[in-house]
Amino acid sequence: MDTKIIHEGLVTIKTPEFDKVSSKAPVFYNPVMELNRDISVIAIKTYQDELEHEISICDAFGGSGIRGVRYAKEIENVSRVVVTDINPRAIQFANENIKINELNNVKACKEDANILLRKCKGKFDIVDIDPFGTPSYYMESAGISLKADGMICATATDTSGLCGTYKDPCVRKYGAMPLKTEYCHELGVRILAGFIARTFSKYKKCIEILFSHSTEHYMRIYARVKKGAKITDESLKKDIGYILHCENCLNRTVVQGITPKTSSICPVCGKNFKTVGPLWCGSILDQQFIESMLKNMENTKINQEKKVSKLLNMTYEEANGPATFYDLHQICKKMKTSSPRLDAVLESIKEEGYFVSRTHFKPTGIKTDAPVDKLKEVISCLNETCDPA
Ligand SMILES: C[S@@+](CC[C@H](N)C(=O)[O-])C[C@H]1O[C@@H](n2cnc3c(N)ncnc32)[C@H](O)[C@@H]1O
Ligand SMILES: [Zn+2]
Repeated sequence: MDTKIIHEGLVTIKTPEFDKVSSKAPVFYNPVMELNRDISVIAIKTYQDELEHEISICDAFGGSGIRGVRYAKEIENVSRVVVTDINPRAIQFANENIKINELNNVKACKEDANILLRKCKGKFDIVDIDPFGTPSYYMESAGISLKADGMICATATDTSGLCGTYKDPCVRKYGAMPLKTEYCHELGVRILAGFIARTFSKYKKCIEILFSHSTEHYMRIYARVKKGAKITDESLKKDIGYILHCENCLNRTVVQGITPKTSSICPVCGKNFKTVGPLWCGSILDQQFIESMLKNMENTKINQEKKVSKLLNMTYEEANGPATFYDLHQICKKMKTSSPRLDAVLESIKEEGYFVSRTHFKPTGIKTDAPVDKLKEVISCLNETCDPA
């Protein structure tokens, strides 16, 4: 088998040579996910700093072992990393990569992730779930294997379901109704987060989301795990809910709770709301954590530095914004008007005293707590002033 050598972060990795990145590759390695791995290293470093004790990590879908090997090499105070993969050839490569990087705190084993995680009840500070497609099949085992005050890191690449292109798979895998809207990627992150929270809650565990993003073909969530029946009950009441969306006027509203009492009629235009959820309606970004990640970037050698920095800075800006966002082009299309400059719209909304920011989810997105009619008014005013006609 032909092999190639890759340099990511501080490690050197051997993988089989193949033409097309696919789940059928003899051992999976996707160069596009380097950004994901760079962010993971920084997020886990930041979390370890907070914990102030040695950490154990499970890289449950190891592939070539690149994640586990990077975590062991690039993060301080890692007592041990367990790399698992169901593919025996992946474990051969992972073992070779552990040797190449001269690590003695990493073990690789061929095992089904669900079995390994369940065998290791309450053992890990960090569990990384990075499967093909949905992480939903593994979330319960991840919840069992995490310590209180641990951190779950999960990737989902089944974005067509989470974003509502195909509704049925989302209902099946996450028990939630998605919606194809301008902010469907944010809805996807919230559906995934809501699913994690509801799954963990069986074990009296709740989550606080530290960082999340939707990039390329995947979504990724980093969440602190807390233990206790009372805080879990409180979190379910406060952080789980629904988003009601009006496709006619673009008004939307968040309702908290599993069975909220609410009207299905949009109060702005009188049409029926579409209901999305149950989903996570709490915060999906922690500004303080992102600030610490930015600081940690300064002493981390990563190849994707520019992209990571751009993402962290943008998420820092939007972190304290409300759920959902508007899309400038879509709202202008509804208004049958031309689109003013995004900067000008942001400035005008800010002058009116509302929260406003751009969002990493969409280049033309506007995150604001201004009601939809206010946004339309701002756009009309700008067009009147800008249009000589
Ligand atoms: C997306 S790849 C992982 C990529 C890797 N984390 C990286 O960053 O390069 C998914 C991996 O999960 C493995 N896998 C699939 N089902 C599994 C299961 N039930 N338990 C453990 N590993 C599994 C596959 O063999 C594949 O290597
Ligand atoms: Zn409406």
